[in-house]
Parts: sequence; C-alpha cells; structure tokens
Amino acid sequence: MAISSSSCKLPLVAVCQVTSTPDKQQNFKTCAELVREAARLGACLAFLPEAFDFIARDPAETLRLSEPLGGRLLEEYTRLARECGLWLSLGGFHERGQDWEQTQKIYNCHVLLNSKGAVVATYRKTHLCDVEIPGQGPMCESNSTMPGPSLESPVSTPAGKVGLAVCYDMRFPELSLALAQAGAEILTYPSAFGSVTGPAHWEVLLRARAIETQCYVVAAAQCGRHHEKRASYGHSMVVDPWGTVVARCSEGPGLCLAQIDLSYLRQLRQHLPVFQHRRPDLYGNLGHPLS
Ligand SMILES: O=C(O)CNC(=O)[C@H](CS)NC(=O)CCC(=O)C(=O)O
Repeated sequence: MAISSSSCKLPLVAVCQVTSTPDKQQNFKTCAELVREAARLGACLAFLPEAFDFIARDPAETLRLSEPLGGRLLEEYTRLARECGLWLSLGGFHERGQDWEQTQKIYNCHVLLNSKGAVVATYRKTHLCDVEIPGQGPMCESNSTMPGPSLESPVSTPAGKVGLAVCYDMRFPELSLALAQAGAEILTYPSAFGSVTGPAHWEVLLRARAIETQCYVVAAAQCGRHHEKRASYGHSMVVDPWGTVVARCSEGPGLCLAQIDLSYLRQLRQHLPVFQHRRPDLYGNLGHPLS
C-alpha cells in the first residue's frame, strides 16, 4: 500500500463490526480481538457498535443482562483500552443508571474511554426506536429503555472532536446539526440497523449527515443473525465530510480503517461555507446550544 509522507501522520480510526448474541463473555472476546487488531494496525481510536455487550431475545433478558457503568464488563473494557493504548467508543451499552431501582429500566449509553481506560464521556440515546416496519418485526426500545435527558458536548480525541449519538438518532438531522455547531468534527452512529430499513436508508442517511454537517461520520454496525428472532444489516462504514465512503466492512464480522484528515475538513468548510449561509431568521436555530 502506498502511503504518502503527509498521510503517515494522519490519525487512523478503526470501525469494528460484530454479531452480538446473548452471550456476554463471548461477545467480549470477539470485540477484544478486534480491538487488539485495531491497535496492532495503528488505530488510535476504535469504534464498537450499539449493543456490543449483548443482544438479548426479549426485554426481560435485556434487563437481566444489563449492568451499571461501574460493573464488571466496563472494568474489562477499561483494562482492554489500557492494554492496547487506544481510545474506545463503546457504542451502546445497556446501562443500569442511577434510577434503576425506581424505574427498572436501562439507558442505551454510548461510553467513550480514553487510552488509560477512563470514562471521558457518556451519551444516553435520546431518540428511542419504537417502530413497526412490515417485514422486520416490531421494535419497541422503550419497553426496556429510558430516553437520555441531554446531548453531550463533542469530546477532543486524538482523531478529532467526536460527537456522540446512537443508531436511530441518525434519522434526526437536528441532533447532528447541534453537535456540528458545538464543534464536532467526527459524528458517530454506532448501530444495530434493521435488515429492511438498512438497504433503503443506511448509507443515504449516513452520507447525508456527513455532507450537511461537513463532518466525518463513523458508523460501526451489528451484522448477521443474533438469535432466532433478530438480524442486523451490517455495512459498517466511514464517510468523509464530502460524502465519500472512505472505508467499509465486508459482510461478516471484522474491521475497517480510515484516516481522519482534519485539514481536508477545514478546507472543505472554507470552500463550501454552508454554516455561514444558514438562515435562522427563517426556520430558527435548529442546532440548539448544548448547554
Ligand atoms: O435492542 C438492543 O439491545 C439495542 N438496541 C437496538 O438495537 C436499537 C433499538 S431496537 N435498534 C435501532 O435503533 C435500529 C434502528 C433502525 O433499524 C432504523 O432506524 O431503521
């Protein structure tokens, strides 16, 4: 592979694609192998999909398998990040929050760990996927999950400023706009996308979010069959701020890598200054300040 001298210095990110099952230990093993491979290949930040911890058969099992942020599974990931010396986007952890005792419901929590394994940010999915798509089986995330209360300010990482979201959130451009206006350079949508909406919407939505925010978009996805009742679309990818798909995973579990070029991003934003052309006088400031 030819790498020019200037691109050698660009940070490399890894996008991991897995098929989670209800077996948490096995899922951890699979994810850990991919993260170690990402580190060997020189990535500074690895992205895992929504439900990297497990995909259960029903809401009761989801609740039973869930853990608090201070639980054993996150401890294992802390050690993994430290051992590999890279940052980890854990794209959707089934989290027993502070209010677990009262609500008996969880949060779909995107956790960002630094290379020392410390939790630097959490974002709890704000748009829950309660939909009935013919041919896909009903999804009612709110059976087990509470919506998060707020957006999270973009976080500085070795690859750029990362704005956190989860899966179904990608259908709400207001959120991506808010994160971009708050300084995001990389938007990330860890996902477990359905097999009917996937072929129709997945790539279009991700590329649209990249083009309109002029951010890199990183989407780590679940793929394949999780159990008798559920399968996911896969097609993990990285899109650059021009809308080009610069990396994609193949069909099964695995990873793909992309360089993040922030000087390209800045140049593009200068050439095509859409953020300066917005007309909040006509439609309001849709990207509300985060806090
Ligand atoms: O269930 C879990 O354990 C983890 N959560 C998910 O898989 C969520 C809720 S069911 N999936 C989605 O949001 C798919 C969205 C989608 O497919 C679309 O927007 O078309």
